[in-house]
Amino acid sequence: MLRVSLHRLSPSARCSCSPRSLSSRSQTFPSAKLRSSVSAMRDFSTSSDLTTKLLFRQLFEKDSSTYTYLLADVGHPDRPALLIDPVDKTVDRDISLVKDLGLRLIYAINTHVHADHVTGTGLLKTKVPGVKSVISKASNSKADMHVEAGDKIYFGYLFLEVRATPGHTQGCVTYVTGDGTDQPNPRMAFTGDTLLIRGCGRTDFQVSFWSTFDWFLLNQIFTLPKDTYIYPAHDYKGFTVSTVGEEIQCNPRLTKDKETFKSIMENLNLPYPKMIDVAVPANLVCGLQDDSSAEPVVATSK
Ligand SMILES: N[C@@H](CCC(=O)N[C@@H](CSS)C(=O)NCC(=O)O)C(=O)O
Repeated sequence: MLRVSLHRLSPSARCSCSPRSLSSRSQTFPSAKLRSSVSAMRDFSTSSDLTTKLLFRQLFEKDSSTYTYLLADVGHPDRPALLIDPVDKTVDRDISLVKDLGLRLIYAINTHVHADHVTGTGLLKTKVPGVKSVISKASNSKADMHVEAGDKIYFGYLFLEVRATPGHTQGCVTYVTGDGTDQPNPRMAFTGDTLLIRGCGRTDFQVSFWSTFDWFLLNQIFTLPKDTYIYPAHDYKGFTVSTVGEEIQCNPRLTKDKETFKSIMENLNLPYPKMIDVAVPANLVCGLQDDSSAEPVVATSK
């Protein structure tokens, strides 16, 4: 069973910036020990003189037009790193980059159960000892750790906050870099397929388009600071990055009223992803259909 460290802030140390976000201020750092834990609605204290040192790489897999993101805390002595949405075909490239940069990969994280490619999560686990797979509890998939809205995934002194953003699939989440003086500024949102640059994920798989348009996207992503960077899981037009402010203003689907949005989504006429029949069953088990070694473990964080 995964052990989860609990560090609760006093009520006075909390901020009200968003329903699920807590500030990370005051007191002292617990230790230089790696804090590779997932915690919900709680926070670690920070020291004021800490310099944020995020190493960030955007990587591309051309067959499925998928972005994989490498994030590492190079200000931490262990140089802990994580990969968001790795693809099986590019796992060796990613491992090689992690080695070149002298990082220690601790998490392979998915934003959701992908339908167009097989995740590299399982392969990473077999090739890099100690890597833990992470996905949302709502995805009903096998993984070492299951996260929910409000959870924080720490890598060194930095963390990602989990926001539930169903719409493309029921288990879609967005990972947002932490809110605090010691965290990257501007913030960065890894939106998976929920919010694409000048678009959004199709909603004809599992759930209604309302969840994309209505509560989850508009409240969980568009309420972030306008300078928050948007990093999607795919791009089909050559874009690499956007911002919350840019998408609020220019997204051709999400700037419309609900009825227009509904009509747009119902008339996308996209063919089913070529790999869907292979990808979904594989991704429900971390990408390795014959892997019986990793027991699913739920983070007991609440
Ligand atoms: N042609 C690709 C799949 C293209 C596609 O359907 N993309 C999805 C995200 S991956 S399931 C999507 O939501 N697209 C939205 C859009 O507006 O393009 C393939 O065959 O794999």
